[in-house]
Amino acid sequence: MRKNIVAGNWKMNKTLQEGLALVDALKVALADRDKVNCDVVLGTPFIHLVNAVASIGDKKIGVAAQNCADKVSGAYTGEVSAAMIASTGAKYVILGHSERRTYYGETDATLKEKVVLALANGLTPIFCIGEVLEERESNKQEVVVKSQIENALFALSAEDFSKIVLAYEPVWAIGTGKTATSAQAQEMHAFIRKTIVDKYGKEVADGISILYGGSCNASNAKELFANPDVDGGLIGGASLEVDKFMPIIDAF
Ligand SMILES: O=C(CO)COP(=O)(O)O
Repeated sequence: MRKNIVAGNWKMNKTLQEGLALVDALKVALADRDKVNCDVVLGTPFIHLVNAVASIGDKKIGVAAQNCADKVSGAYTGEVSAAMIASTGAKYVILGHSERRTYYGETDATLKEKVVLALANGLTPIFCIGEVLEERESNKQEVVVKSQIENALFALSAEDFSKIVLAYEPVWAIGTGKTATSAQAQEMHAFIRKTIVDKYGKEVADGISILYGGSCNASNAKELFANPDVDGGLIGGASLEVDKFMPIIDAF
């Protein structure tokens, strides 16, 4: 059965020292809980990965990179490969975030390469999809999201597709304080799952965790996560402080 996951995406925030202090604070807070009903993942900047993994040790917190190269290795100045990320002990990589698509020109074609390399190196891609405001206003959200999934992921075998975590992040909800309503989230998540059923069948679709992202916080997480097709969250701003992140984990 699919897992519930609460993943933080720190984006370009936190110096190394600030990041490790946050990891420490989260470890303490999680140790305080009798039971945590979801997997917790921290998407840190590249330079934090080694130390974050070492600090977490055998604790049940996963570490994610926020991007990887679309090439195996070689003369690509400034890039970080999936193999390098895996060598740090990180287990996840966030791919296809709308900020990478918008500001760094990532396309479905490059993302398709990144997903293959991430999987080949044993990383779990947390693959982001979602429509911009104009697309929502012209009722194109389903067409957009379906084509993002088809173009980047549907060449995968069912076995490989089963290893992916999806994150539905309506771009108009990211960092805006304007969350999708619980009904809008469920509607899109159900649509995404149906799209997977049509391609890979019900068993694969039922096993895929689909996270919601976009202004998810302590006050709306419980309602969002109560939906049958919402399996957790990809959290930006509210993952940067332990007092804001823990209530989202506790929402499960
Ligand atoms: O982009 C996001 C997570 O990847 C969501 O960001 P916010 O939670 O800050 O809206």
